[in-house]
Amino acid sequence: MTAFRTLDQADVRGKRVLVRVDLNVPMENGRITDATRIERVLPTIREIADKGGRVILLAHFGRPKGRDPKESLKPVAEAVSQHLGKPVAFADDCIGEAASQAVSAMKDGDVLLLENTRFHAGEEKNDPAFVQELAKLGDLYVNDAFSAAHRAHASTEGLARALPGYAGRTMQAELDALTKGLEAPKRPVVAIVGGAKVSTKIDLLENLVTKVDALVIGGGMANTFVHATGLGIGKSLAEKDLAATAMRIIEKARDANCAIILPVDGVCAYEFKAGAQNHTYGIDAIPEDQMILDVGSQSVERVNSAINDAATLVWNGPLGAFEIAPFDQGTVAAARHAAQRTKDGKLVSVAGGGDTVAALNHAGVADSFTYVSTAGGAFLEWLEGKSLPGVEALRA
Ligand SMILES: Nc1ncnc2c1ncn2[C@@H]1O[C@H](COP(=O)(O)OP(=O)(O)O)[C@@H](O)[C@H]1O
Ligand SMILES: O=C(OP(=O)(O)O)[C@H](O)COP(=O)(O)O
Repeated sequence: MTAFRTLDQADVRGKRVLVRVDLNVPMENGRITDATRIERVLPTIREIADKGGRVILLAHFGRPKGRDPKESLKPVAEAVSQHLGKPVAFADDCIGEAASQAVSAMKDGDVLLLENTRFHAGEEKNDPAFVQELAKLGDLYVNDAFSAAHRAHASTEGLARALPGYAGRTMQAELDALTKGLEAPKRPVVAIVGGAKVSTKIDLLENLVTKVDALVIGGGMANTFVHATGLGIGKSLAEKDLAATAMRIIEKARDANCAIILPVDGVCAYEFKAGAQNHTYGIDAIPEDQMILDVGSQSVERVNSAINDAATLVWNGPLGAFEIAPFDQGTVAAARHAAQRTKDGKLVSVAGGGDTVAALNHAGVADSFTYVSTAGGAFLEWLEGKSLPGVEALRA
């Protein structure tokens, strides 16, 4: 169990419960293209409503500068209602008359969504006066928005200090999975870190090498490491100015007894294009006029063998340019292998990050992982060893 207050400790019957959720869902032309975040908060909403609480949902949407109808949560209220299978009322503002009238009209078991908290500057400033305006609307506070917990905002942090605060079921599941993955994991622990750039993940790599038994580096960022070890990488994406940083991470890993697993071969092409003519070369024989777009089959074997040795796997970032076939093959093969080990009961597998989740969905295995986080930034900050303000405020 986590050291956080959860819904198990909250007496919600007849209470006005302010529930912070993450409804920052991807939208195209007014249509929600992925409802995962909505689905993930349903258990908390249902539990509070079924226990006779009045569910007042607080959420942000996008990054508006003041009130902007394009970033209204109104269409999201309709989607939440559809997924929930019961009406969800909507108030045009999250504080003031509109909000307090809508709350007053609620009965036990009702659900209400308040307009985008970021329409007020006080939200991102965590302004105490704005926190008080929100707090007036509720008796209890539940945070179910792990993916926004890296923000010290009024609705993610301030409210937990103004009202009795509890972790919702999704927050609880995220914290349990991440604790199992990194804080109290079954060893050996293997981390896979891929994606495009070392620069965005330096803190992550530096923290992981002190925590895990083996670190697989793949994707574009592996090129920087390969370059740092003195090998040619042709026209591959790399941050050559970070060669010294890469070497420091390799040394830190050595001091911490963490094995670093780098690609031994790469699938190369002349251009970054779906279906580009390609060939696999050994990592010490990458042609000068080509770029590495995926790990080769021998590298995949090594990754899979590291997965076989692991009791716990933490994964962030694809091993190649998975969006363009056939450069998705390395990521897909390793993802399927990890999923199978998980299904066989041999592996606890935790993954997160926007592109990582897309890659696991592409491989058809997201459901087979032990836990897939809905968080991008918050997941990374947790793995970097940083404390998340929204989580800290809930500690029992
Ligand atoms: N060898 C490569 N060359 C160029 N881009 C790559 C390579 N390998 C991976 N990428 C790119 O990295 C991106 C994902 O990285 P990142 O945003 O760090 O992942 P996440 O969102 O899961 O943290 C993808 O767009 C993918 O195409
Ligand atoms: O979508 C979010 O971030 P994520 O894409 O990093 O997971 C969260 O809702 C946080 O949003 P923000 O990065 O605008 O504070």
